Amino acid sequence: MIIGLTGSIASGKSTVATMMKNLQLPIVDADQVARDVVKPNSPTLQKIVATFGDEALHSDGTMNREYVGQLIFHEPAKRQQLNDIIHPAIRQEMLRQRDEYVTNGNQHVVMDIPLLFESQLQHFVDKILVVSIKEDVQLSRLMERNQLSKEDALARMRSQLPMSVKEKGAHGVIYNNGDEETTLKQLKRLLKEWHVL
Ligand SMILES: CC(C)(COP(=O)(O)OP(=O)(O)OC[C@H]1O[C@@H](n2cnc3c(N)ncnc32)[C@H](O)[C@@H]1O)[C@@H](O)C(=O)NCCC(=O)NCCS
Ligand SMILES: Nc1ncnc2c1ncn2[C@@H]1O[C@H](COP(=O)(O)OP(=O)(O)OP(=O)(O)O)[C@@H](O)[C@H]1O
Repeated sequence: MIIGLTGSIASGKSTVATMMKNLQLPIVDADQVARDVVKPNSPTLQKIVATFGDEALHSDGTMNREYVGQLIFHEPAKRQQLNDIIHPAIRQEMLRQRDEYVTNGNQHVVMDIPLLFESQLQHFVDKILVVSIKEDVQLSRLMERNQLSKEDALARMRSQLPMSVKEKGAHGVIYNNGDEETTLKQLKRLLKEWHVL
Protein backbone atom coordinates (compact mmCIF):
# COMPACT_ATOMS: atom_id res chain seq x y z
CA MET A 1 0.00 0.00 0.00
CA ILE A 2 1.21 3.50 -0.87
CA ILE A 3 0.13 5.86 1.93
CA GLY A 4 -0.05 9.60 1.27
CA LEU A 5 0.69 11.53 4.47
CA THR A 6 -0.50 15.11 4.38
CA GLY A 7 -2.00 17.93 6.44
CA SER A 8 -1.39 21.65 6.73
CA ILE A 9 1.74 23.60 7.53
CA ALA A 10 3.05 22.69 11.01
CA SER A 11 0.14 20.28 11.61
CA GLY A 12 2.61 17.52 12.51
CA LYS A 13 3.32 15.60 9.28
CA SER A 14 7.05 15.28 9.99
CA THR A 15 6.31 14.22 13.57
CA VAL A 16 3.96 11.48 12.31
CA ALA A 17 6.41 10.55 9.52
CA THR A 18 9.09 9.97 12.18
CA MET A 19 6.67 7.72 14.08
CA MET A 20 6.02 5.75 10.88
CA LYS A 21 9.75 5.46 10.23
CA ASN A 22 10.15 4.07 13.75
CA LEU A 23 7.49 1.51 12.81
CA GLN A 24 9.88 0.43 10.00
CA LEU A 25 7.92 2.04 7.17
CA PRO A 26 9.96 3.63 4.35
CA ILE A 27 9.30 7.36 3.82
CA VAL A 28 9.49 9.56 0.73
CA ASP A 29 9.79 13.11 2.07
CA ALA A 30 8.59 15.80 -0.38
CA ASP A 31 10.11 18.67 1.66
CA GLN A 32 13.50 16.91 1.58
CA VAL A 33 13.19 16.26 -2.16
CA ALA A 34 12.28 19.96 -2.60
CA ARG A 35 15.62 20.79 -0.97
CA ASP A 36 17.57 18.26 -3.04
CA VAL A 37 16.34 19.56 -6.40
CA VAL A 38 17.62 23.10 -5.69
CA LYS A 39 21.21 22.13 -4.86
CA PRO A 40 23.84 24.68 -5.99
CA ASN A 41 24.17 24.81 -9.81
CA SER A 42 21.14 22.59 -10.37
CA PRO A 43 19.05 23.52 -13.44
CA THR A 44 16.02 24.08 -11.16
CA LEU A 45 17.89 26.59 -8.98
CA GLN A 46 19.19 28.35 -12.11
CA LYS A 47 15.59 28.78 -13.30
CA ILE A 48 14.56 30.16 -9.90
CA VAL A 49 17.38 32.74 -9.98
CA ALA A 50 16.50 33.70 -13.57
CA THR A 51 12.90 34.33 -12.42
CA PHE A 52 13.34 35.91 -8.97
CA GLY A 53 16.75 37.54 -9.38
CA ASP A 54 20.18 37.18 -7.75
CA GLU A 55 18.72 37.84 -4.29
CA ALA A 56 17.33 34.29 -4.47
CA LEU A 57 20.93 33.07 -4.14
CA HIS A 58 23.35 33.13 -1.20
CA SER A 59 27.00 33.90 -1.95
CA ASP A 60 27.85 30.20 -1.39
CA GLY A 61 25.51 29.19 -4.24
CA THR A 62 22.70 27.79 -2.07
CA MET A 63 19.13 29.08 -2.39
CA ASN A 64 18.15 31.95 -0.09
CA ARG A 65 15.09 30.19 1.37
CA GLU A 66 14.12 33.12 3.55
CA TYR A 67 14.00 35.51 0.62
CA VAL A 68 12.10 33.10 -1.64
CA GLY A 69 9.72 32.24 1.23
CA GLN A 70 8.95 35.93 1.88
CA LEU A 71 8.11 36.37 -1.81
CA ILE A 72 5.95 33.33 -2.36
CA PHE A 73 3.97 33.14 0.88
CA HIS A 74 2.76 36.72 0.45
CA GLU A 75 2.13 36.74 -3.33
CA PRO A 76 0.04 33.99 -4.94
CA ALA A 77 1.28 34.84 -8.47
CA LYS A 78 4.92 34.39 -7.38
CA ARG A 79 3.99 31.17 -5.56
CA GLN A 80 2.51 29.85 -8.79
CA GLN A 81 5.69 30.81 -10.67
CA LEU A 82 7.86 28.93 -8.17
CA ASN A 83 5.53 25.92 -8.19
CA ASP A 84 5.64 25.78 -12.00
CA ILE A 85 9.46 25.69 -11.89
CA ILE A 86 10.07 23.37 -8.96
CA HIS A 87 7.12 20.94 -8.80
CA PRO A 88 7.86 18.92 -11.96
CA ALA A 89 11.35 18.13 -10.62
CA ILE A 90 9.96 17.25 -7.17
CA ARG A 91 7.30 14.94 -8.61
CA GLN A 92 9.74 13.09 -10.81
CA GLU A 93 12.15 12.41 -7.92
CA MET A 94 9.35 11.42 -5.49
CA LEU A 95 8.01 8.85 -7.95
CA ARG A 96 11.52 7.53 -8.55
CA GLN A 97 12.01 6.98 -4.80
CA ARG A 98 8.54 5.43 -4.38
CA ASP A 99 9.16 2.99 -7.23
CA GLU A 100 12.63 2.13 -5.92
CA TYR A 101 11.18 1.20 -2.51
CA VAL A 102 8.57 -0.99 -4.20
CA THR A 103 11.15 -2.65 -6.47
CA ASN A 104 13.27 -3.38 -3.40
CA GLY A 105 10.40 -5.41 -1.97
CA ASN A 106 8.77 -2.98 0.46
CA GLN A 107 5.10 -3.85 0.87
CA HIS A 108 4.15 -0.40 2.11
CA VAL A 109 5.58 3.04 1.33
CA VAL A 110 4.71 6.39 2.95
CA MET A 111 4.79 9.55 0.85
CA ASP A 112 4.91 12.69 3.03
CA ILE A 113 3.47 15.31 0.66
CA PRO A 114 2.41 18.64 2.24
CA LEU A 115 0.67 19.83 -0.95
CA LEU A 116 -0.96 16.52 -1.92
CA PHE A 117 -4.42 18.10 -2.32
CA GLU A 118 -3.26 21.51 -3.59
CA SER A 119 -1.24 19.81 -6.36
CA GLN A 120 -3.89 17.12 -6.93
CA LEU A 121 -1.51 14.23 -6.42
CA GLN A 122 -4.12 11.85 -4.99
CA HIS A 123 -3.36 9.41 -7.81
CA PHE A 124 0.21 8.93 -6.49
CA VAL A 125 -1.14 6.98 -3.48
CA ASP A 126 -3.66 4.30 -2.45
CA LYS A 127 -4.77 5.79 0.86
CA ILE A 128 -4.59 9.33 2.26
CA LEU A 129 -3.82 10.02 5.90
CA VAL A 130 -4.40 13.61 7.04
CA VAL A 131 -2.73 14.99 10.15
CA SER A 132 -5.22 17.57 11.38
CA ILE A 133 -4.80 20.33 13.92
CA LYS A 134 -6.92 23.15 15.36
CA GLU A 135 -6.03 26.52 13.92
CA ASP A 136 -4.98 28.13 17.22
CA VAL A 137 -2.62 25.25 18.08
CA GLN A 138 -1.25 25.32 14.50
CA LEU A 139 -0.59 29.07 14.68
CA SER A 140 1.28 28.88 17.96
CA ARG A 141 3.38 25.84 16.91
CA LEU A 142 4.25 27.47 13.57
CA MET A 143 5.21 30.82 15.16
CA GLU A 144 7.38 29.03 17.68
CA ARG A 145 9.07 26.55 15.33
CA ASN A 146 9.90 29.07 12.59
CA GLN A 147 10.22 32.16 14.81
CA LEU A 148 7.60 33.93 12.69
CA SER A 149 5.40 36.92 13.44
CA LYS A 150 1.67 36.20 13.65
CA GLU A 151 1.19 37.90 10.27
CA ASP A 152 3.86 35.80 8.52
CA ALA A 153 2.57 32.59 10.09
CA LEU A 154 -1.00 33.36 8.98
CA ALA A 155 0.24 34.13 5.45
CA ARG A 156 1.82 30.66 5.30
CA MET A 157 -1.33 29.00 6.65
CA ARG A 158 -3.49 30.81 4.09
CA SER A 159 -1.29 29.69 1.22
CA GLN A 160 -2.75 26.19 1.61
CA LEU A 161 -6.24 24.67 1.35
CA PRO A 162 -8.35 24.74 4.54
CA MET A 163 -8.00 21.74 6.86
CA SER A 164 -11.72 20.91 6.49
CA VAL A 165 -11.26 20.33 2.75
CA LYS A 166 -8.30 18.01 3.39
CA GLU A 167 -10.20 16.05 6.05
CA LYS A 168 -13.04 15.45 3.60
CA GLY A 169 -10.62 14.00 1.05
CA ALA A 170 -8.89 11.69 3.55
CA HIS A 171 -9.29 7.95 4.15
CA GLY A 172 -8.12 8.49 7.72
CA VAL A 173 -7.58 11.52 9.98
CA ILE A 174 -5.27 11.87 12.98
CA TYR A 175 -5.81 14.79 15.38
CA ASN A 176 -2.51 16.18 16.60
CA ASN A 177 -3.76 18.72 19.16
CA GLY A 178 -2.66 16.77 22.22
CA ASP A 179 0.65 15.18 23.17
CA GLU A 180 2.68 12.92 20.86
CA GLU A 181 1.63 9.78 22.70
CA THR A 182 -2.04 10.46 21.94
CA THR A 183 -1.13 10.98 18.28
CA LEU A 184 0.90 7.75 18.17
CA LYS A 185 -2.04 5.79 19.58
CA GLN A 186 -4.32 7.11 16.83
CA LEU A 187 -1.68 6.31 14.21
CA LYS A 188 -1.26 2.72 15.36
CA ARG A 189 -5.03 2.19 15.48
CA LEU A 190 -5.40 3.43 11.90
CA LEU A 191 -2.49 1.39 10.56
CA LYS A 192 -3.92 -1.74 12.17
CA GLU A 193 -7.29 -0.98 10.57
CA TRP A 194 -5.52 -0.72 7.20
CA HIS A 195 -3.63 -4.00 7.87
CA VAL A 196 -0.28 -2.20 7.63
CA LEU A 197 0.67 -3.22 11.18
C1 LIG B 1 9.46 28.60 -0.24
C2 LIG B 1 10.60 27.80 0.41
C3 LIG B 1 11.92 28.21 -0.20
C4 LIG B 1 10.60 28.16 1.92
O1 LIG B 1 11.57 27.38 2.56
P1 LIG B 1 11.49 27.09 4.15
O2 LIG B 1 12.79 26.42 4.50
O3 LIG B 1 11.14 28.36 4.85
O4 LIG B 1 10.26 26.11 4.36
P2 LIG B 1 10.16 24.51 4.09
O5 LIG B 1 10.73 24.16 2.76
O6 LIG B 1 10.69 23.77 5.27
O7 LIG B 1 8.58 24.31 3.94
C5 LIG B 1 7.75 24.36 5.06
C6 LIG B 1 6.32 24.15 4.67
O8 LIG B 1 5.84 25.25 3.91
C7 LIG B 1 4.77 24.83 3.09
N1 LIG B 1 5.07 25.17 1.68
C8 LIG B 1 6.27 25.12 1.05
N2 LIG B 1 6.16 25.49 -0.24
C9 LIG B 1 4.85 25.79 -0.42
C10 LIG B 1 4.11 26.24 -1.55
N3 LIG B 1 4.71 26.41 -2.74
N4 LIG B 1 2.79 26.45 -1.39
C11 LIG B 1 2.18 26.27 -0.18
N5 LIG B 1 2.83 25.84 0.93
C12 LIG B 1 4.15 25.61 0.80
C13 LIG B 1 4.70 23.29 3.27
O9 LIG B 1 3.71 22.98 4.22
C14 LIG B 1 6.03 22.93 3.80
O10 LIG B 1 6.00 21.74 4.55
C15 LIG B 1 10.39 26.27 0.24
O11 LIG B 1 9.29 25.85 0.99
C16 LIG B 1 10.19 25.84 -1.21
O12 LIG B 1 11.15 25.66 -1.94
N6 LIG B 1 8.90 25.64 -1.62
C17 LIG B 1 8.58 25.17 -2.94
C18 LIG B 1 8.54 23.67 -2.99
C19 LIG B 1 7.29 23.10 -2.40
O13 LIG B 1 6.19 23.32 -2.92
N7 LIG B 1 7.43 22.41 -1.27
C20 LIG B 1 6.33 21.89 -0.53
C21 LIG B 1 6.02 20.47 -0.70
S1 LIG B 1 6.57 19.65 -2.12
N1 LIG C 1 1.80 16.46 19.51
C1 LIG C 1 2.66 17.48 19.58
N2 LIG C 1 2.86 18.13 20.74
C2 LIG C 1 3.69 19.20 20.81
N3 LIG C 1 4.38 19.70 19.76
C3 LIG C 1 4.22 19.10 18.57
C4 LIG C 1 3.37 17.95 18.42
N4 LIG C 1 3.41 17.57 17.11
C5 LIG C 1 4.26 18.42 16.49
N5 LIG C 1 4.75 19.33 17.36
C6 LIG C 1 5.67 20.44 17.05
O1 LIG C 1 4.98 21.31 16.16
C7 LIG C 1 5.84 21.78 15.11
C8 LIG C 1 5.28 21.34 13.76
O2 LIG C 1 5.35 19.91 13.63
P1 LIG C 1 5.96 19.23 12.32
O3 LIG C 1 7.26 19.85 11.95
O4 LIG C 1 5.90 17.76 12.52
O5 LIG C 1 4.83 19.69 11.27
P2 LIG C 1 4.79 19.53 9.68
O6 LIG C 1 3.35 19.33 9.36
O7 LIG C 1 5.74 18.52 9.22
O8 LIG C 1 5.25 20.98 9.22
P3 LIG C 1 5.62 21.53 7.73
O9 LIG C 1 4.36 21.56 6.92
O10 LIG C 1 6.08 22.92 7.97
O11 LIG C 1 6.67 20.64 7.18
C9 LIG C 1 7.22 21.20 15.41
O12 LIG C 1 7.95 22.16 16.12
C10 LIG C 1 6.91 19.99 16.29
O13 LIG C 1 7.98 19.68 17.16
